[in-house]
Amino acid sequence: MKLSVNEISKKKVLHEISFSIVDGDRIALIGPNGSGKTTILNIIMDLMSPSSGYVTKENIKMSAVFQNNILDNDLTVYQNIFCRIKDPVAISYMMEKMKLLRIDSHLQYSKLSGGQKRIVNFLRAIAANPNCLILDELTAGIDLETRQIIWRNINDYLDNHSENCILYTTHLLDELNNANKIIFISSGTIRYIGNVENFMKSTPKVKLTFNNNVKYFNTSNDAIKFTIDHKVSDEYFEIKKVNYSDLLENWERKI
Ligand SMILES: Nc1ncnc2c1ncn2[C@@H]1O[C@H](COP(=O)(O)OP(=O)(O)OP(=O)(O)O)[C@@H](O)[C@H]1O
Repeated sequence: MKLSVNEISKKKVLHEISFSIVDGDRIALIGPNGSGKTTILNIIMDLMSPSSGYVTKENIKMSAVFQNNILDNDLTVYQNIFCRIKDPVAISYMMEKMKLLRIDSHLQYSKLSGGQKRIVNFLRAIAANPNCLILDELTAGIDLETRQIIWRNINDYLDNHSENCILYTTHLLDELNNANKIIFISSGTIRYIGNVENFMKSTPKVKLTFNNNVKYFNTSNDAIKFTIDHKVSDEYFEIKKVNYSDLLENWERKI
């Protein structure tokens, strides 16, 4: 299975984006709001055409979960999911999953909570038995416990077959740990593509804010030393662990 994105551009949004996805890939596509992540996913899923460049697909069966809800509010969970599956073994597997996830399959989809809807959207995507899952901020606004349940299920899906792969967007730093590759885009251009270890290695861990200045360091000790060396220790300053926005801000500064 292989998907290749070849120098795709979209006027004012994307500039010659190229990358490929192969068996077993777990790719986190990250970047600030409006950087073009959803546009890339839309082009991959043929929901949008690029203004130039092209996407090639070999032996790939994709399913996507986008931020907007495409399921039918008037149908039950069962009806929404099982319109896609006919195989009785797959149906009982899905029923078992829903029981484990404490989702009442007879409930009308509109009556589910936001988190439950995300779980059902995800289950519906895997019900089609894809070998590549495209997930656009699947866990946005979801509580920690539900996120962990969703990720357990994504990992089950990946472990189920060595070919299975995911391409996902997220704004959560801890979700980068689920990736084996990171693609970082900003203003529609790829700024980093490579393994997670290298990305994290060149990512500072600590942010020092003082007098409207910001500096990043690898350790709190380095930050404290800086405040002493530069005599900012008497002034107001704050040292905290970097979060996802800090990480993006730091990468943007390097560019
Ligand atoms: N239907 C549309 N018509 C015109 N411009 C659009 C449309 N959808 C998105 N854009 C623009 O394309 C750019 C990229 O949007 P996109 O949704 O791909 O970003 P994103 O990285 O997914 O952002 P987020 O993290 O906020 O979801 C933005 O500047 C946005 O305003």
